[in-house]
This record gives sequence, C-alpha cells and structure tokens, in this order.
Amino acid sequence: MNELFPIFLKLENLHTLIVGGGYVGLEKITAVLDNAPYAKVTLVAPQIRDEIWKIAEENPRIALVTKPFEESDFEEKDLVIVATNDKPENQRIKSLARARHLLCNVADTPALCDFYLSSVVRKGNLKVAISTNGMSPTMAKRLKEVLNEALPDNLETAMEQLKAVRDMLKGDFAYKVDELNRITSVLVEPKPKG
Ligand SMILES: C[C@@]1(CC(=O)O)c2cc3[nH]c(cc4nc(cc5[nH]c(cc(n2)[C@H]1CCC(=O)O)[C@@](C)(CC(=O)O)[C@@H]5CCC(=O)O)C(CC(=O)O)=C4CCC(=O)O)c(CCC(=O)O)c3CC(=O)O
Ligand SMILES: NC(=O)C1=CN([C@@H]2O[C@H](COP(=O)(O)OP(=O)(O)OC[C@H]3O[C@@H](n4cnc5c(N)ncnc54)[C@H](O)[C@@H]3O)[C@@H](O)[C@H]2O)C=CC1
Repeated sequence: MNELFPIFLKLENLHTLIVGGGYVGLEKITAVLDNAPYAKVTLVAPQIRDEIWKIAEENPRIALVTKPFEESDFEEKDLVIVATNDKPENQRIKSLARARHLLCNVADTPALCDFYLSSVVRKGNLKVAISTNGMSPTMAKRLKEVLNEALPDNLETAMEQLKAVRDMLKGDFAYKVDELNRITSVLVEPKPKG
C-alpha cells in the first residue's frame, strides 16, 4: 500500500536547498522550476553542470554555490534535496537535516526520503501528481503520458466556469456544497449503455 501523504507546496514561499549539481541535481532543479517557476532555490556543489548555470543565469531566484556541502548551507532553508554521487555523504547530510527538522529528499535512497518528487500531469490549473511509492519512476512517467492524453483539454474552461459559480453562490456552506455537487454530477454519472 502507498502510505505517502500528498501535498502541493508553494515553493515561492519557501527556500529549497539542492545539494549536488550533476545529472540528478539538474533533473531535480528542472522538476522544481517546471512546476514552481518562482521557487527560491540554492544549489551547492563543487561541480555544477553547464545546463544548471544556464538556468540560474535566466532566473534571479536561483543561487549557485561552487563548494562541497557544509552544515551552514541549511541556514534559512525549508526543504532539502540531496543529489550528490557520494552515498555516505548523502546519508550524513540527511542525518543533519533530520536533526534540524528539515524535510529532506535523498534522490538515490528512497528509505532516507521524507518526501518523493512525483510525476506530474498538468492541464492549466489542474495538476495531478503521481507516485508509485518509489516502485517504478518509469511507470509514473508513462502513466503521466497516458493521463495527459486521456484528460480533455477543455477542463480549464469547465474549471473557470465552476469557479465563477462558486464565487457567485450565496448561502451557507452546506448549500454551496450541494449546489456544486449537483452541477458537477454529470462528470460521474454512469455512461448510457450502447
Ligand atoms: C523514490 C524517488 C525519490 C525521488 O527522487 O524523489 C525516486 C528514486 C529513484 N529514481 C531512480 C531512477 C529513475 N528515476 C526516473 C524518473 C523520475 N523519478 C521520479 C521520482 C522518484 N525517483 C521518487 C519516487 C517516485 C514514485 O513514488 O514513483 C520522478 C517521478 C519525479 C522527479 O524526479 O522529478 C521522475 C519521472 C518524472 C517524469 O518524467 O514524469 C527515471 C526515468 C527517467 O528519467 O526517464 C529513472 C530511471 C529508470 C527507473 O529506475 O525507473 C532511482 C534509481 C537510480 C539508480 O539506479 O542509480 C531511484 C533510487 C531508487 O529507487 O533506489
Ligand atoms: N532519484 C533519481 O531520480 C536518480 C538517482 N540517481 C543517483 O543519484 C546520484 C547522483 O547521480 P548524478 O547526478 O548522475 O551524479 P554526477 O556525478 O553527475 O553528479 C554528482 C554531483 O554531486 C556533487 N557532489 C559530490 N560531493 C558533494 C558534496 N560533498 N557536496 C555537494 N555536492 C557534491 C558533484 O560536484 C556533482 O555536482 C547517484 O548516486 C545516482 O545513483 C541516479 C539516477 C536517478
């Protein structure tokens, strides 16, 4: 069973530390910025890939620091993603993060992660996050492609209209819930046979 609790973070309000600037560091900073373009990120590593420098050049919220991780890098950070190629060091960084109650992802060791990154389906304001409980990131990636095809493109219009109704509805909470359920019931009604 997948016992992970999904949440959607406003990374522009938080400061994320990424440790490691190789392929995985690039993958993680890309995942962060694709979803949260205004995220504030500091990336620390002795070697940082050119693609990451390029990203940082175009984005003033991204700071790159060319040096090995030090505990002081945790200062004023809310979230940590560890992606060095040094497993014992990843483990040490995770222990230090735990001691500070910082939420930490260790890309190469699911057992050390407080959270996983997910595969993400996006349609305008709609976002669907997929996790396989760490079983198969490739399966998550494929399911994203399947859902992306399956979800209709006009969902955005439907959402905008529902928001307008939601903003317009007067009455108590129970009344609003009933009305919104009634209007959207067509989405879950069984399809007519034939
Ligand atoms: C546990 C987790 C922790 C975390 O990273 O947060 C984790 C761990 C590991 N990933 C590994 C490998 C790969 N990861 C990907 C891709 C993605 N990995 C992502 C998430 C997660 N990966 C978390 C669980 C998510 C869940 O619950 O399902 C995605 C969804 C999100 C993202 O990273 O942004 C993103 C797809 C985004 C998209 O495109 O939609 C690919 C495929 C590819 O790149 O094409 C491969 C190679 C093929 C394969 O192995 O499947 C390895 C082995 C490393 C090695 O062998 O050295 C480990 C470590 C281990 O499992 O031990
Ligand atoms: N979760 C995932 O999606 C995946 C995880 N991995 C694992 O992630 C790890 C990293 O892989 P790559 O990025 O390909 O390696 P890489 O060799 O491209 O990059 C390693 C990075 O770590 C940095 N680094 C090393 N020691 C450091 C320290 N003390 N402080 C800060 N930075 C330090 C290096 O300067 C470099 O930027 C590997 O162990 C790999 O097995 C690999 C593929 C996918």
